[in-house]
Amino acid sequence: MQALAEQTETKNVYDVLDFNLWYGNNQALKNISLQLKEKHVTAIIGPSGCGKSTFIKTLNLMSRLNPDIRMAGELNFRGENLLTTSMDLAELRKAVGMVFQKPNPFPKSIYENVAYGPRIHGIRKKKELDEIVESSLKGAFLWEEVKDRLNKNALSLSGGQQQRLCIARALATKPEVLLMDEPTSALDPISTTKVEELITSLRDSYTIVIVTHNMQQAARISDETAFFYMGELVEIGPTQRIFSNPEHKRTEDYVSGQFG
Ligand SMILES: Nc1ncnc2c1ncn2[C@@H]1O[C@H](COP(=O)(O)OP(=O)(O)OP(=O)(O)O)[C@@H](O)[C@H]1O
Repeated sequence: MQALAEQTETKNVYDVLDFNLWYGNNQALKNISLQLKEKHVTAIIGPSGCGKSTFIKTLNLMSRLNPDIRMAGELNFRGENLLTTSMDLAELRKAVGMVFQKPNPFPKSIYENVAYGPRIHGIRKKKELDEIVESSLKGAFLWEEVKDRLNKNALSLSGGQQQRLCIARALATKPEVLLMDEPTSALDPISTTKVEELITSLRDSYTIVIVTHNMQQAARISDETAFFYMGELVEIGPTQRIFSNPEHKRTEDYVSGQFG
């Protein structure tokens, strides 16, 4: 009953249908069909080169930056196919924030890193910007560590703090979706734990998609897991089931560490 109630109540933010992507002649994604549920954390797992990064980058059309890429199928976001829509890219990027593997703060102050996005979207009043900076840094569990040095260069922060700053920067435009491409792979274990706790705290307010090579991480923080293999989606489902009772042998071999 509970599962049924969840199915009827949960909205899909993305509905991907028969999606294909080529880099020149090399097809990197093949007939991908899946839904990404609102306010769920979905982990994308699979061996190196299976198309995880390519997939996550298509969700905010970052892939459009590469002229060799061709895409076909449907990539519906809030019911609109991003491959044919006239939706403004800036609007899409505001709604769908992204955090990368390596922390990439701008070489500006901590404050300016977070205020950057809201400024671009027209917010000018200092008081309003101050509030956004504070709430975003609090949301990223960084406020207490930086509140007395907001004017210091962001590059003076540790790697883990820089990554949480990048998450604060993404939160500042009030996105609906957060895409994270291996956000902890460059971090030490303590910083990794902090970012994982942060993701867990954000799951009630945001739809999160995370690419990870770390099986324990996927099991700890995600609600749903999608297993990709050689450009294909092998299966997607509740994380607990994917790890304990997958439908496909290949998934079982991968999650149990037998290849990858
Ligand atoms: N910019 C690019 N130009 C051409 N081919 C690319 C490009 N980026 C990725 N590919 C190819 O697309 C396929 C999928 O790569 P992708 O980086 O998406 O895989 P991945 O699962 O994220 O790998 P990893 O875990 O190693 O990061 C690979 O065959 C790769 O060589």
